[in-house]
Amino acid sequence: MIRSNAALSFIPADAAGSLAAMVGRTAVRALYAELALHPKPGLVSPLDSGSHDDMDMGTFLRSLFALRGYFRAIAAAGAAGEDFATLRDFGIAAERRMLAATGGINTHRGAVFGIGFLGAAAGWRMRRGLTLRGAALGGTVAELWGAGILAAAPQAPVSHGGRAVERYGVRGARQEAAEGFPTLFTLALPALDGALTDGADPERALVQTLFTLMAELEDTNLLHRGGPAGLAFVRGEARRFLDRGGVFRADWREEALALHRACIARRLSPGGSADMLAAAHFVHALREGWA
Ligand SMILES: CC(C)(COP(=O)(O)OP(=O)(O)OC[C@H]1O[C@@H](n2cnc3c(N)ncnc32)[C@H](O[C@H]2O[C@H](COP(=O)(O)OP(=O)(O)OP(=O)(O)O)[C@@H](O)[C@H]2O)[C@@H]1O)[C@@H](O)C(=O)NCCC(=O)NCCS
Ligand SMILES: Nc1ncnc2[nH]cnc12
Repeated sequence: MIRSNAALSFIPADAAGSLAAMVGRTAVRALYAELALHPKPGLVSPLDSGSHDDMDMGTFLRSLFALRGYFRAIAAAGAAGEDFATLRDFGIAAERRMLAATGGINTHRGAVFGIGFLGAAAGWRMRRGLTLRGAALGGTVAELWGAGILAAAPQAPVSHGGRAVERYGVRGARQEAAEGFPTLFTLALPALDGALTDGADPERALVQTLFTLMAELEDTNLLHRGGPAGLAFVRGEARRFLDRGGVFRADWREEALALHRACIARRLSPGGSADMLAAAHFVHALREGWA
């Protein structure tokens, strides 16, 4: 277990404000846990900035601070049954606050989008006393807001992710969300739950989950930075790490650090996988205290 919200099951279903506040805190904790984790190939951590020369841990902390109220607000909006257009306005305003706090650097766009919808779905389901088990949260996102996600005009006409989707025909962040986050529920959460069940501590379980995502996800951040060759390199190395035993090998940390250095040398950063890792932490923690 990573973090229990043990008090959660005792919160009355109509205490929407408390629920939303708890969902918001769980989201911020998940993003902090992702940031604090090390080693994370190519990514920013407290120890270094990985493959990024325009941001560090402080940039991410400023971003997190600016986003605190957002996750609570979007959970409340979800609980109240707000429609796609309203949720999107919350997301766009949050993105603006993030960019103002970081001086224009994109730290958490994927998380504002993905954990935003998952938080809204959590609010919606908890308010109605529904389970968070299995892929229930993803199903709610797809059912209530999937069509809106696909139909909406892109927020930025030319984004790094949008360009990668168009150029390489991959599924990007929007497709993933519209389909109910299949990669999160069929890959990341089983990896996290499995590693914890097999005896890994939270740090190793999160690293195992990150490498599982890196081995599979069509990460548009890797495509943007390294093209298909960059994506294939990271996927292949992550797969080899897992096939050799992953974090259950004695020398797992040295191996993960070797890939961190290799990613820095190639300027590669699996930002989409980092967002999915935070989303997995978020859903796992929410489920710990809810039926
Ligand atoms: C729908 C939007 C989120 C826009 O998405 P779009 O597809 O147009 O692309 P991006 O602007 O690139 O943003 C998508 C972010 O999603 C993450 N991601 C990547 N691959 C996947 C994937 N396969 N599945 C899920 N998620 C994925 C990724 O986030 C991480 O990368 C960030 C860094 O990215 P970037 O700035 O491009 O790259 P750098 O290397 O830093 O650039 P340079 O140094 O070269 O300059 C990092 O921060 C992670 O977060 C993608 O960035 C959206 O814009 C939108 O519609 N938003 C408004 C509405 C909203 O949020 N609604 C939610 C309400 S609930
Ligand atoms: N720790 C991190 N480093 C770089 N990009 C990211 N996107 C989300 N988390 C990240």
